[in-house]
Amino acid sequence: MTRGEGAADGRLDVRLDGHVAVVTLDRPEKRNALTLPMVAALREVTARLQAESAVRVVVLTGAGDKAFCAGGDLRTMIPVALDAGRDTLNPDPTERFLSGITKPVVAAVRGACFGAGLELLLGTDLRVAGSDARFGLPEAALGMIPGDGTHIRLPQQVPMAVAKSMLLRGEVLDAQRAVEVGLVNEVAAPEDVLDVAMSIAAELAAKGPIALQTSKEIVTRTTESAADFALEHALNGRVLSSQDAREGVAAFLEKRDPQFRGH
Ligand SMILES: CCCCCCCCCCCCC/C=C/C(=O)SCCNC(=O)CCNC(=O)[C@H](O)C(C)(C)COP(=O)(O)OP(=O)(O)OC[C@H]1O[C@@H](n2cnc3c(N)ncnc32)[C@H](O)[C@@H]1OP(=O)(O)O
Repeated sequence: MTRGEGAADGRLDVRLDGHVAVVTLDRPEKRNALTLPMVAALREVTARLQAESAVRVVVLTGAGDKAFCAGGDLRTMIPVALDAGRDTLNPDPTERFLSGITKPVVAAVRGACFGAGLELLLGTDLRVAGSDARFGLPEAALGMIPGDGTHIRLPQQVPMAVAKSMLLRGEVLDAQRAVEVGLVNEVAAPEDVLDVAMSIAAELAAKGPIALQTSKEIVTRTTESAADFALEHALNGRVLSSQDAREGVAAFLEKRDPQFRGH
């Protein structure tokens, strides 16, 4: 059964399949770029799925075949963060994507996984990528930095040299490279990605739910410090208040190269 978690400019669809909940970012015409209502819906949906005892595993994917998620919406969400400050995106400086759920989350990635889309991916536990998948952090080219724990989670999940190249150079990993560096668990034909993710989810759903959630919680609590996330959030304020961040977004929207001035 599909229930649209309402948001006029973008939706999450939630479909229950036995003990597995499938959450789909449903804005394919904008490559599933995240709007503020989608982020709010994501918070609400993950909290609800965490509370629903029938749900043992979550599969997270993007609608369409072009993108898992193209990041924060540069027309709506990011300007809000620039104008009203980062707290409008996540008032809790220690919050990061999917931090509210201890049940296993399996990502099914087709096409582009960029910016906040990669931030979201880093909050998942197991990942299946289509051979067409690409992973990148274009923020620096926009005069911005990723948030929501990326600076803590990415170096923990890929070698530091790769993390720095993605953060500083904006290196884009294709699916094969992503599996080589450990960002994703396996690559599948694009049309098979969701089926493979569902098969992994079914395997997890047959294991002891308390055991799985406890193992995941131990890994999270021994590797993700609230102080580190708060530091990232605080320093991001320096970037979001810069003129360069405004210039980067304007250049994207005007389809031109940005002229950064260092302030
Ligand atoms: C629940 C708790 C959460 C806690 C915290 C929440 C915080 C929320 C997140 C905060 C994030 C802050 C830091 C992150 C910043 C970013 O993510 S910045 C954005 C980074 N992403 C990009 O730069 C990607 C830009 N897009 C592209 O490179 C390409 O579109 C693509 C993804 C490679 C797809 O290419 P293609 O298939 O050729 O499609 P296009 O023609 O380019 O695009 C189709 C339409 O989609 C629109 N679109 C694409 N990406 C975005 C976007 N990021 N924002 C807005 N719109 C986007 C594109 O403009 C096209 O639209 P139309 O022109 O109207 O057709």
